[in-house]
Amino acid sequence: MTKKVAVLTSGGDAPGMNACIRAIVLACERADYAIIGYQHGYNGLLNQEYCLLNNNQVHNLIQRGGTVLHSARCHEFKTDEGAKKAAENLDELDIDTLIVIGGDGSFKGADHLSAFWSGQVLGLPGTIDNDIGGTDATIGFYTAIETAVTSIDKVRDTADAFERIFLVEVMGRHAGFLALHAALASSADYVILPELFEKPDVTLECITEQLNERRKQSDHISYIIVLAEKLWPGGIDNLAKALTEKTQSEVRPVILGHVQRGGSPVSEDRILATKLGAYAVSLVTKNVSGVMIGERAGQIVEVPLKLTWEESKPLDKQMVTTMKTLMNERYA
Ligand SMILES: Nc1ncnc2c1ncn2[C@@H]1O[C@H](COP(=O)(O)OP(=O)(O)O)[C@@H](O)[C@H]1O
Ligand SMILES: O=P(O)(O)OC[C@H]1O[C@](O)(COP(=O)(O)O)[C@@H](O)[C@@H]1O
Repeated sequence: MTKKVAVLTSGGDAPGMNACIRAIVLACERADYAIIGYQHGYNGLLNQEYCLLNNNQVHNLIQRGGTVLHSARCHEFKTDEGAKKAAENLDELDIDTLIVIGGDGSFKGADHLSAFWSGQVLGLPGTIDNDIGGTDATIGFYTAIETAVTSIDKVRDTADAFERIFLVEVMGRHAGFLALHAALASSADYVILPELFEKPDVTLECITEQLNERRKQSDHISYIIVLAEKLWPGGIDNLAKALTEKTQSEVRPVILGHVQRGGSPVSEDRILATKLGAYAVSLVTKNVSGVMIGERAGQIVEVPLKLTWEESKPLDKQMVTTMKTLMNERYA
């Protein structure tokens, strides 16, 4: 065997991480590289907790949610001592390439490790938030949209039955990709996004005006508002209370939460994960390190890790315009 590759999954798990591990393992076997998997994110790297991987272990894996390597957050790895220890452990096992599947935090960790380790470090974007610069989508994003949309469809059934206002909180950390996509695809009535949020009073006023216009057309309406997490001061319950007072209507809050992280990956995520995983392995003999492999406009790209968190990633302009026309500013 000419090379030895290690892979780990870190940070928030995302549907498609297993598909990515599978592609990496098969591509390594094809190239006659040894492949190991570190478990529990960077904790495994610090504790030499790993397993040898081969095609038997990744059989029937592509459709499974979560990550067979497990994931974690690891504070010790953020320190110089932690990164040095990880570098020593990688050298002890003669690892040539470390592939990190994770979000921007995990990439900061991978970049930090590069300062102490001379081996090849590659990142693959795995997060439901899609908040990583340099790639149009991240592994897990499409499945999370699907999960949120399916849930909002169900919320609408009961909202219609009772003619109620519902607030549905979706994940995304500090980015509104998941909220915007889920809101558009589920034909929600209003969406509150971090990228466009100004003041609670302004938003409340705007929602009330929209509701009043709708009620002029019909007394019998339901109304679905998608709220991006970590945005409303005091949280979704505060918004529900404020809306109840302002509109004299029944308002019910629903937090979709970690449900959005689970489930079998949709085809888009499986394909993205498989393409990026196999491509990463094709770089093992190349003189390239400290990059994330992403996809832009259908093309695979290699992006310096730093850009993945330094480069701002805006919401799609046309989607925002469409959302305003059909939802937030429908009666403006
Ligand atoms: N600035 C940093 N320096 C070194 N390691 C980091 C840094 N930020 C995050 N990490 C490592 O990456 C892990 C995952 O990061 P986190 O932000 O929780 O998730 P994600 O990768 O999904 O964004 C952290 O627990 C830590 O071990
Ligand atoms: O699982 P935890 O620690 O509660 O974290 C929740 C956060 O993780 C996510 O699900 C995924 O975020 P990351 O991929 O950046 O870790 C966010 O949407 C959410 O804010």
